[in-house]
Amino acid sequence: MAPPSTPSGARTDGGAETRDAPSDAAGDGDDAAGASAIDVDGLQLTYADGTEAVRGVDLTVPAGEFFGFLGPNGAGKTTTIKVFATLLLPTSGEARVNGFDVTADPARVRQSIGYMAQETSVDPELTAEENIRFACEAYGVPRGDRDERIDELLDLVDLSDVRDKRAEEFSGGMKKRLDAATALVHRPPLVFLDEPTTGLDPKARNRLWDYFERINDRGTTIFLTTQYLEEADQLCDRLAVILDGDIVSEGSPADLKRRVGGEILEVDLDEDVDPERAASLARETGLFEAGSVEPTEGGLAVTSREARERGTDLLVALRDADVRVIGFNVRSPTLDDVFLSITGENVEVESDTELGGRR
Ligand SMILES: Nc1ncnc2c1ncn2[C@@H]1O[C@H](COP(=O)(O)OP(=O)(O)OP(=O)(O)O)[C@@H](O)[C@H]1O
Repeated sequence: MAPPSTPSGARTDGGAETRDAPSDAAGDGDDAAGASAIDVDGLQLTYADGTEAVRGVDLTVPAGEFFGFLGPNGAGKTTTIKVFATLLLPTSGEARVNGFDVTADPARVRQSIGYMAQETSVDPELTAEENIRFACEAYGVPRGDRDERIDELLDLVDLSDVRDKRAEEFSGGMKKRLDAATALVHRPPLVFLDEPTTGLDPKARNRLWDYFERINDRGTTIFLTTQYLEEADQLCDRLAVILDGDIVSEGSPADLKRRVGGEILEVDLDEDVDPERAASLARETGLFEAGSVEPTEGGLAVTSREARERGTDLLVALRDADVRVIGFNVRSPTLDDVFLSITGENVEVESDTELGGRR
């Protein structure tokens, strides 16, 4: 029934693509100077089975930006990144990466980017050090710089102690960390990171974020997808949210949070109280006409510009209706609230492989 799942004319989509990239990531000297790091116009990608994964994305990411690309599972993030990394050909539209057209000039796009895919592409038969050395060779890192670069990257990703161990002995998180190191060996001016820290424990994750911040401070553009919204909030200058292949919201984290429309009043209810009934009562008070009142697990969430000043009135109204409140809190919106208000769902976070639990 289903035809092959790659788009017609697609390049292979195998995972070790950047290893083929020629050398001299940043220093080509012949690129479109001053161009945006990413410039996209009407990008569409329909897979051969008819799935419209990307439906007309317009996007500009200035050089030097730390950009976050968010969206629920299946929204089109990885497909978009793969077009930027020249692993998939767009069905229509244009995308320029570091000034080079992804369709007309894929080799030069590849020279100018680093790409850390969701699936790790480390070679299990090689040691940690050999994996990085291999990447140095593939990317043409000057011979004299390699030892220092390898030491720096092993230290960065906390693998110095196991540099001589084969990657097949590593945990999933250790492989991720090694993969991050190999994507950065050639110090590319633009790095695509597709969920680079999923599965890492908080310490390893923070270490990587520190490094990403450091390379961004040095001028490297970062295009990141992540499940950890508080990290997107902390790191990204600007974000776009993609939903069903369309960008539905774009702006700085503060802009997006402002668009949620006020503060959030969270009310915890006694377990005997039905949150749906309490939400109906809260709506009937008419206190938050410009906002929203939603039942949550065990309580209510009111999003409103009047959440703070009218919160007490709501608590009194609930008490008068014999609805037992056991706690409440008014807070500013987070990116989780942004995500929820845009997509109608909470972001799903996979278990940490190294911790065996959620963060
Ligand atoms: N090779 C393929 N053939 C057909 N459909 C595909 C293929 N790869 C992805 N899709 C579909 O395209 C849509 C976008 O998928 P994509 O992987 O780009 O989403 P995503 O936002 O990166 O999701 P996730 O966060 O789960 O990685 C989904 O409906 C997905 O099922």
